Amino acid sequence: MTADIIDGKAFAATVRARVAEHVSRLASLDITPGLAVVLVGEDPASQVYVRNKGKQTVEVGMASFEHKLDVNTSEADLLALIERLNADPAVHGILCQLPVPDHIDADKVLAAIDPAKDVDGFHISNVGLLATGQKAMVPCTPLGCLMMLRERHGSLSGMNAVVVGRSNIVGKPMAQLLLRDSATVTIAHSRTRDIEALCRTADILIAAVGRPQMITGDWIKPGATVIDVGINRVPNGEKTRLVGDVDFASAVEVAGAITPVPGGVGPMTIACLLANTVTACCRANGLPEPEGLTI
Ligand SMILES: NC(=O)C1=CN([C@@H]2O[C@H](COP(=O)(O)OP(=O)(O)OC[C@H]3O[C@@H](n4cnc5c(N)ncnc54)[C@H](OP(=O)(O)O)[C@@H]3O)[C@@H](O)[C@H]2O)C=CC1
Ligand SMILES: Nc1nc(=O)c2c([nH]1)NC[C@@H]1CN(c3ccc(C(=O)N[C@@H](CCC(=O)O)C(=O)O)cc3)C=[N+]21
Repeated sequence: MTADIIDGKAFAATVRARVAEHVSRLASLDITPGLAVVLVGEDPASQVYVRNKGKQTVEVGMASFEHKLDVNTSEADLLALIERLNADPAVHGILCQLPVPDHIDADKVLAAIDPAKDVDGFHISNVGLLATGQKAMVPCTPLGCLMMLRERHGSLSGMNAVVVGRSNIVGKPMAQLLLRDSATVTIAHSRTRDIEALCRTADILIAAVGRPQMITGDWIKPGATVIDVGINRVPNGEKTRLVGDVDFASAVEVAGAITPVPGGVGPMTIACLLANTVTACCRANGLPEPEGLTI
């Protein structure tokens, strides 16, 4: 039996349609949600994401502000830009694309973003709010993963979830969200012993490692739901292609459901970024929380 393919691209289109509905409702109040994306340097992969974000932001009727800074931009200049964006009433969401060049302290940059405009959910106050079960800005990638899991399973209560990867931007917040939905959560990383056997205990397996096709079918419990967060560009003849952290061909034979790469978590991440921007805009204007966009 082969796994059901979870179509993140199609799901993301439904999230964007909900976002567009809220945006048009806000337009009748003369409010336009605005998203500012800051990119320092010229990492080609980041440029693709930033372009996609800008395009989709405009498509749902929001304002997009792109700030592309030279790779040699000083930390002080970047912090000054963030201060300006914090103070700008047309900007409801701010995202600084990571990684930033080595001479800039990423933690300092994230701490400078107004938590109310922190649509990435990376500011320590949002991290703390999420960890204590309070209303927060929720990181886009884990939020997108959770939406797909809820759609598939309804309740996650009591399920065994294994998250492979413990980064601040994916692994840790993913674990928080699963715990909040009453899954039994284990976080695995590069020091985990017998990681394959651990993965085989998972009803829900999240791969957020950054190692192309590391997780093969024999790591997966038959019928499990596999969410592949990895985005890895690998050589493919003369060109390159995108693969996940899961070896799709062997995994699809064992899993019950699986997200593909591309077309899985990636599009959901951008849709959730737009959703978070609408949420931030409603909060900034003292309006009720938009329905169906947040958790
Ligand atoms: N689809 C999307 O929207 C997004 C995709 N990504 C992709 O997700 C992947 C992970 O990203 P990110 O979390 O930022 O990556 P990081 O490099 O920050 O973290 C990787 C994690 O994987 C762990 N790890 C590395 N090697 C192994 C191994 N052999 N066995 C077990 N664990 C291992 C590391 O462990 P340790 O801590 O011990 O070093 C670390 O916790 C990347 O491919 C990235 O491109 C990221 C963000 C968004
Ligand atoms: N502050 C910050 N926030 C982020 O959310 C953030 C970041 N920095 N740095 C980089 C990672 C990576 N990331 C992706 C977003 C969309 C796709 C995406 O749309 N992927 C498409 C394919 C895109 C392609 O073809 O290259 C897909 O999987 O189908 C991928 C990866 C967000 N990140």
